[in-house]
Amino acid sequence: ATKPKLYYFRGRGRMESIRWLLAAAGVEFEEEFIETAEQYEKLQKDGRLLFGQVPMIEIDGMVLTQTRAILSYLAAKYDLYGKDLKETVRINMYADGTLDLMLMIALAAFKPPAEKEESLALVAQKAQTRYFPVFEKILKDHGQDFLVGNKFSWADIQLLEAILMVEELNASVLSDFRLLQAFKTRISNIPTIKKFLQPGSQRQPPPDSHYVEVVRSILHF
Ligand SMILES: CCCCC[C@H]1O[C@@H](O)C[C@@H]1SC[C@H](NC(=O)CC[C@H](N)C(=O)O)C(=O)NCC(=O)O
Repeated sequence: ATKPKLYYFRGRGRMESIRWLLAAAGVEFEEEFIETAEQYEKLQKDGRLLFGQVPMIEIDGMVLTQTRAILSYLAAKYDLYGKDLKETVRINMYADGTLDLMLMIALAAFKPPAEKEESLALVAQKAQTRYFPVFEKILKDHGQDFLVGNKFSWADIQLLEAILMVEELNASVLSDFRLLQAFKTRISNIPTIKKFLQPGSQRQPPPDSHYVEVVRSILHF
């Protein structure tokens, strides 16, 4: 079978969570990195970007856009989306929360230097005061190895991704969260994720000035 193919810039942005989900599910995927306006305009002209936007993924004979729609499709396809609707809605709640947090970080890369530092500090603080306490309590109340049911799901994958991203901003961010520290170790040791965390995987590095310049020049913003 043909591998899923991802179309996005060479960076994290909105596509990184899709890379994580595919990798955690053990699914090999290909990428076309959009480096020029011509590439982007050709995708648009060919009518492959529904609202003229990326991320876009080709999978199962479909051309999909809209990050959350793609993530939901992949979670369901790879049985990472709960055993019933009540579990699925919790996974959606947790995934939406971690996506909100990660998009704040991703967007901060596009702010002017002074503002960028301040907004990243704010995000790290929000992670510590709003998001991580919620997940620490969920792990405590739920008393299981995973956030939902007692099965590995999309919610676990995305929480680990968010933890690592916030730790890049502030290495001691988990110091008050004992259960999250254990969660991070447990989920990082899942073989498919352990492999994705090794150097040389398809994981993208934090945004740098080159990435910001490429995205700005292509999207004219
Ligand atoms: C998350 C931030 C990462 C850095 C850059 C991205 O942030 C976005 O603001 C721009 C890019 S992502 C690229 C951007 N994509 C989206 O905004 C997709 C939003 C959609 N709801 C989704 O979730 O997939 C884009 O194609 N814009 C062209 C344009 O709308 O005409």
